[in-house]
This record gives sequence, structure tokens and C-alpha cells, in this order.
Amino acid sequence: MSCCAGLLGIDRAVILGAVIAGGKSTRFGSDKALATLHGRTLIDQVIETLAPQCAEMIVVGREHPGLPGVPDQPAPGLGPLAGIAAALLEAQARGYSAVLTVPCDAFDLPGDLTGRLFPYPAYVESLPVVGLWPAYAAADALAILESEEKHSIKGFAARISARAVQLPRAPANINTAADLERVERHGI
Ligand SMILES: Nc1nc2c(ncn2[C@@H]2O[C@H](COP(=O)(O)OP(=O)(O)OP(=O)(O)O)[C@@H](O)[C@H]2O)c(=O)[nH]1
Repeated sequence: MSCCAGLLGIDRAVILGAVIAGGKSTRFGSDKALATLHGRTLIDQVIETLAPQCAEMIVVGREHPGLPGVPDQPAPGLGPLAGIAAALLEAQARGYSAVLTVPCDAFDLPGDLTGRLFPYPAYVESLPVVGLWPAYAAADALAILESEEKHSIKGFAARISARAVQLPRAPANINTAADLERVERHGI
């Protein structure tokens, strides 16, 4: 971490970027990460936004060309919190102190997410899978996944006293084909 991190923000060198990209896309009806918006796949546009904000990136819950793929922890099929848990464990293994998580189906993520989520832990209130989390919190995510019925990201955030952040323009995610069509036509 840089000498002035506490005053000025967080150095991207300590951040692992993680695209949370598993799930079933039931409502969308096909693999929404590979759906195209303005000529680019959703996952590629998320990766482009994330890349300048972190030292290195991983994709959790699927394979994606050019980036390391990491499986959910402790097991697949438990929802996006298991993707966050896997990312936090991977950050520990790679020596990063923080993880910036974003879902592969988001659009309109700001380019200054890291700054807005500092000090961390913090997450976007309207889309809690977007968060800046300390790598040491892997054990807290795993504890929820292993002992609680509801695998709530907000529950995880509360457990580690993360701040809920409201962005000036709330990012949204694509759940259905109608969402994609609306965004393609109207931008929201
Ligand atoms: N790694 C991982 N990511 C997930 C998992 N479930 C959902 N996601 C991701 O989390 C984000 C939000 O997912 P949802 O839209 O809530 O769930 P989904 O399974 O993709 O879609 P539905 O089946 O329609 O609910 C998306 O980026 C998904 O790719 C999971 O079990 N593991």
C-alpha cells in the first residue's frame, strides 16, 4: 500500500478485481454474460470498466478468455456470495489486501468505483454484489455460506460492518431480455 493510502484513497496495486459471473440466467433465458449491448458482450464491458481500477483481474464462476477463472467457494450453486468468497480467498493466495467485486451483468458502472467505495469495506446499496472488500473477510463469507440458509450479501456486509454507498447514478443490472432491450434503446 502506498504511504498516503489512508489520506488519499487506495492504491490500485493492492486491489484484485473480480467479475462475479456464475449463476443460471433463468430470467434472461440464455447466458446473459455473453449477450451483447451496443456491440460488446456484457461481461467484456464490465471487464473494461474494472481493468483500470485494479492490479489484476479474475473471473469467478466461469471460464473467460484471457483471464484466470476461479470456481465458487465452498461450492458452486450457492449464489453470488460464493463468488465473493472465492474472490477473497484468491486475493489472500495472491497477496492482495482488497477485492473489488462487480457482477458480469451490470452496465453503467462508474470509472471511479474504487474511490467511491473508499474507505472500505463498502458496497453499492442498490447492487450489493458491487463492493470493495478486505481479503481477510473470506472467513466471514464462508461462515454465512456454511451455516445460514440465506446467503445474503447484505448480511455479509453487515457482519463485517461495511458501509452502504449510494452512487450519484445507481448502476443497474440486466436480468431479463426486456431489460437489455430497454437499455439498448434508451440507455437506462
Ligand atoms: N460466481 C457466481 N456468480 C453468480 C452466482 N449466481 C449469480 N451470480 C452472478 O451474480 C450476478 C447476479 O446474478 P442474478 O441475476 O441474481 O442470478 P442469475 O443466476 O445470474 O440469474 P437468474 O437465474 O435469472 O436469477 C450475475 O453477475 C451472475 O453472473 C453464483 O452462484 N456464482
